[in-house]
Amino acid sequence: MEKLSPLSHWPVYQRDSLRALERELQARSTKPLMEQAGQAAAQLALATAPHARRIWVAAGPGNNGGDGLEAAKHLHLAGKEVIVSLLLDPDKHPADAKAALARALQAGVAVQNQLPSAWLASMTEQDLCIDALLGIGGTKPLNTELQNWVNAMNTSPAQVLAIDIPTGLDADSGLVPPENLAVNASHTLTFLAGKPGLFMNHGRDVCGQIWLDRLEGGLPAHRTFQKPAPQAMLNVATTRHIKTHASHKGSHGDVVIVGGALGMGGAAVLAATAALHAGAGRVMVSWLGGSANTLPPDVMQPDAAALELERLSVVAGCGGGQAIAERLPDILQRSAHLILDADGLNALAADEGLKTLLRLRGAGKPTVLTPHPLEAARLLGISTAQVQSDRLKSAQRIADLFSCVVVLKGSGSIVAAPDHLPVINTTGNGRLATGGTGDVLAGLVGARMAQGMNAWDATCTAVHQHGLIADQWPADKGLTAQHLALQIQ
Ligand SMILES: NC(=O)C1=CN([C@@H]2O[C@H](COP(=O)(O)OP(=O)(O)OC[C@H]3O[C@@H](n4cnc5c(N)ncnc54)[C@H](OP(=O)(O)O)[C@@H]3O)[C@@H](O)[C@H]2O)[C@@H](O)CC1
Ligand SMILES: Nc1ncnc2c1ncn2[C@@H]1O[C@H](COP(=O)(O)OP(=O)(O)O)[C@@H](O)[C@H]1O
Ligand SMILES: [K+]
Repeated sequence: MEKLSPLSHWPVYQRDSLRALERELQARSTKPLMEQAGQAAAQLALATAPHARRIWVAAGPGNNGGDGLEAAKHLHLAGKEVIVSLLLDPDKHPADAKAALARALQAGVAVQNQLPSAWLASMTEQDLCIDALLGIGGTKPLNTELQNWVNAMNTSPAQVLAIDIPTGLDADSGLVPPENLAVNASHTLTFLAGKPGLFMNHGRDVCGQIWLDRLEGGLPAHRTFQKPAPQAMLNVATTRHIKTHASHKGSHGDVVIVGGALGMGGAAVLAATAALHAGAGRVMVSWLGGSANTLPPDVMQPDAAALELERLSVVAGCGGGQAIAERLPDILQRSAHLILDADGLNALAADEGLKTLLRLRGAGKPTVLTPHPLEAARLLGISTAQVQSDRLKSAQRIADLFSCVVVLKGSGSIVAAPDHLPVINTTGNGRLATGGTGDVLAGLVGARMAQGMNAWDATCTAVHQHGLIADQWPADKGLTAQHLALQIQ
């Protein structure tokens, strides 16, 4: 069993491919997957709630419920006071879950078909609820009974361990549909591989600490098999830029921020500060009509005409306003590396000519686009809700459309590029949802590219580091974009 950490390089599968993986693994496993899953859930329950006296297992009508029944058997045999509430539809009960029910009953587990309300009311924080209602089969709005059971878990003082995914959360999108509510878990033990929904949108709020058991314990020793391809991997930082002794400022690349329209100078300052602290050799701001009182003294402010774009990493659009549109044709045609952010993306979305120039840049002049969901929606001509309902696909579509590396920002940032398996970033948290943190990210990507990383590695590394700084932020200190930029190394 593995605990999710910033170093977890897990594969991520959507529902359909997960079912294919499950079939392949089940066919090769000497031990039924459900038995392994139940055992792992019981093991984690005992480890995370060691003092639990009472354990309530809410089991649903499918195989997720079967996992819960298996876990209940082990916990009962370990001496815990266990009650299973089973939402059973006898006509649909899958064979594996039926067998798990028979084993649980034979072991003496108390199984009933309703909420043990009085018993639940006497639970304490040390006790445990196990959510085995719905797993990846949960695709419809919760019926009233399911909602009541989810409510009982969410209002209990006991910890909640969700099996596979918290009930109510969509495994593919990470959304909780408006008509649903979701289990609010302290821990989620997921099986076989990651599911996109655990790592994005509401997933980050309802999963608690995520664990993975690949259920490979029953594979014969030394036997590997060709697994179906995942839809994504979790992002891990690839490399770190290290300044060697035998280097000078020219060795670490030059970044220019083209941004800061009148009244929006702060965005350019934030991007420049980030690039500077990330260790770029020289950092410049080329203003778009604005200015700043507080630009760090180490940042240069050259004339636009003097910029040698052909050898620069250009971060364009931070606080760019309308003015960025006029500068973009030149930037798109000449800049060595380009990071297009904010108003630069809005200008692109509105102008077919700019889109053509972007496509013409080709692989020799790498480009990174850093849209948040609304900017992504403008680029694709769809709604923000449509972007959020399939973040992996949305990021990939933009990447393919413009032959660029793309970061679709937000909870669970996605990095996508043509001919690359997308990655989902797991560092970062809601404290980043404050003005200017996107400008900091753009400056950081610019610095990494200036330092010689390719666009993909630069972007993955920057997104990971940006989020990690936020995750390590002191709990008692507010996170501001400026202070975030100052923390970059
Ligand atoms: N098979 C294996 O080898 C392994 C499987 N594993 C486990 O199985 C899980 C997937 O199991 P699953 O496919 O049976 O789906 P699951 O999530 O239990 O739900 C389906 C049931 O719920 C019902 N239902 C859905 N929504 C509903 C609603 N709103 N309101 C009411 N009912 C609703 C749905 O009804 P239906 O849609 O058919 O009408 C159906 O009866 C997976 O997440 C993992 O935990 C692991 O042990 C690894 C090995
Ligand atoms: N809830 C969240 N969880 C993780 N990261 C977040 C969250 N909200 C915002 N972020 C991150 O913060 C940054 C915000 O960027 P952006 O929306 O462009 O803001 P701004 O334009 O104000 O700089 C992005 O890197 C984004 O991924
Ligand atoms: K569940």
